[in-house]
Amino acid sequence: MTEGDRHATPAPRSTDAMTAPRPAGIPVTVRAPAKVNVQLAVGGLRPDGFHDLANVFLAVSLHDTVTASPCDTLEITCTGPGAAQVPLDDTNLAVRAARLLAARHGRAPGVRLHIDKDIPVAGGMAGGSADAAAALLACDTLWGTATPRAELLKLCAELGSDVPFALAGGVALGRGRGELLTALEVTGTFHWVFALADGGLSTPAVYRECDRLREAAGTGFTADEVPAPEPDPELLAALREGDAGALAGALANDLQPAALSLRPALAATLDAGRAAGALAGLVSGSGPSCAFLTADAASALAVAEALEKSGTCRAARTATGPVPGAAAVDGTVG
Ligand SMILES: C[C@](O)(CO)[C@H](O)COP(=O)(O)OP(=O)(O)OC[C@H]1O[C@@H](n2ccc(N)nc2=O)[C@H](O)[C@@H]1O
Ligand SMILES: Nc1ncnc2c1ncn2[C@@H]1O[C@H](COP(=O)(O)OP(=O)(O)OP(=O)(O)O)[C@@H](O)[C@H]1O
Repeated sequence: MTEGDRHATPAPRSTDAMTAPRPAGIPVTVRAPAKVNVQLAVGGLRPDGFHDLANVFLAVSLHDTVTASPCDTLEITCTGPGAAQVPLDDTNLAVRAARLLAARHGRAPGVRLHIDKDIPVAGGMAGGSADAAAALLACDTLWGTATPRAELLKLCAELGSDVPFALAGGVALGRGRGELLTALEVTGTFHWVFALADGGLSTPAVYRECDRLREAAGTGFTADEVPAPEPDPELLAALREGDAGALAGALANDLQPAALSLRPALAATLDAGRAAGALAGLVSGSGPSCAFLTADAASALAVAEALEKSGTCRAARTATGPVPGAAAVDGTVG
């Protein structure tokens, strides 16, 4: 099949439903999930400025949606809580995704993108990455460019370390800088509460603080000599068996000391969630959102209510996971 043929008659991707070709020019809405890192093992600082990771991602039911509509130029708008913190210029990850996909197909990036934002901005829950994955999928469908799934995942990795997982969803181990994914076996659904903080934390600043703390602790390792990070077999077994108690015991985030160092008030948030009956709590990724694993839906509601009353966070949200990755709301793309 030639490249021209592929564009004329999009080949179904491996995860696609077998649906009729989509009429061109109709707006496409894709939603993509937030993530929590149930294990984030951070290795040494690499020469390219990234850290090697063993990053166990779990997608949760907080979503952003991105709608791509026909337009001659590239336009972006954003609504929802936190929209004021989202840049509406070429640095927006959804805009970068549209430009990258257009360049890959040698076409103009004409699209009107609208983000309906529900994932906290700079909260350690990969909201910008969700928008990038959603925009890629929405533009690919709107433009009829029929990019194979493996190529979409490569484009995601160019956009950011967390972006491939926003496309993949579920539960996955991210190696390398987090972009090299292997899907993990998981049973059932886990119940989470997220304590949202006022203001964000900068991801590079948190990684820098992690290096600084390690060097200051005199571990005998400089930032570029840390042992290779590995997934915890007990955590993988807990996911496989759907055992929330065992997962609670294995939750781990090497960035947590750095996030706490930059935002000491998060210690009170973690204490409040644990005191309210959560099985365990940890900083989500680079923070400052804190994630609490609970025994069931009723317990999640009780923990969320107690966290809101505690005054140690801006708001608390319940969520479940794992959930699927980026997908069209009307079911036209996988
Ligand atoms: C903290 C996590 O959210 C955990 O999933 C991710 O590691 C961050 O992923 P992300 O936000 O997609 O980050 P990127 O946009 O790829 O990188 C932003 C910056 O974070 C730092 N960074 C990121 C990923 C990584 N494995 N090592 C790093 O040191 C680098 O300073 C990098 O310049
Ligand atoms: N579409 C977008 N949504 C939110 N932030 C964006 C977007 N595009 C660019 N940004 C910029 O990226 C920064 C980080 O945003 P994001 O919400 O992805 O952080 P995060 O959830 O902490 O990321 P991660 O967990 O992947 O490290 C923001 O402060 C903002 O300046």
